[in-house]
Amino acid sequence: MAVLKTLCLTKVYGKGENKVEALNDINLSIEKGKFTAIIGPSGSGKSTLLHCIAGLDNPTSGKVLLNEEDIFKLSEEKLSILRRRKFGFIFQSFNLIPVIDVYENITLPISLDKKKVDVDYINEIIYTLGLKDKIHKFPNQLSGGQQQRVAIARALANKPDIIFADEPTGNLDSKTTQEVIHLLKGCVDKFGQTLIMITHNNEISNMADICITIQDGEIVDENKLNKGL
Ligand SMILES: Nc1ncnc2c1ncn2[C@@H]1O[C@H](COP(=O)(O)OP(=O)(O)OP(=O)(O)O)[C@@H](O)[C@H]1O
Repeated sequence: MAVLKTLCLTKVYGKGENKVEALNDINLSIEKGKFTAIIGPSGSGKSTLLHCIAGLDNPTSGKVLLNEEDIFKLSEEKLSILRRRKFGFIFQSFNLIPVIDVYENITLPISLDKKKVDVDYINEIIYTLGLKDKIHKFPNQLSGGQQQRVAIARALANKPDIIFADEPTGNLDSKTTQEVIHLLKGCVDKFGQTLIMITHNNEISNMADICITIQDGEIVDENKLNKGL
């Protein structure tokens, strides 16, 4: 079942001589509960696509449907609530807040939403990601891999339906990359979430259920790697 769809999604940056067609008529369907990898050369439009489908950037034309609802028809406020409650984000730079500890970083999306922390769920995430003995440390006391695990825990904290990840392991060595991706995949499988990840790493894209290749703003290949899809 598709959770997210794009219809004729187009994104153009700039005008005249500076015009760049970053996305050209993208029709895409993201399967619920699956891991979709987005690959393609540098400048092909991967980040632009991820930002548009996550409601972080407006397309020039076309639609993004979340459970058949056009997200760009929502008011700015409703879209921002949707992003906060239904989506989780993981970026290459971990974007942790340096002045609060690991536990506060992880639970920040919940406190920002003035919601009560589901202690059992948060503890399960912390345990699964191997952060139990790190919760009172500050981000600068952790290694890159540990910081990214905190960022993953934070992205999962609100029990989002969809996790958007833009090269989450771009700053990590290959051993830590494997570890972090296995943990992330383990979490989304455990909690039934949909994962959409941009990656340059073949080993990671091979772990995905579906691998979408973008070139010059167009989908050139959509590979269903796991049988039965
Ligand atoms: N804010 C912007 N203004 C103008 N052009 C932009 C902007 N953002 C991206 N572009 C252009 O749009 C095209 C697609 O960029 P995008 O960042 O989506 O590619 P990408 O596949 O994610 O690249 P990379 O793998 O290097 O991160 C590129 O030609 C880029 O230069």
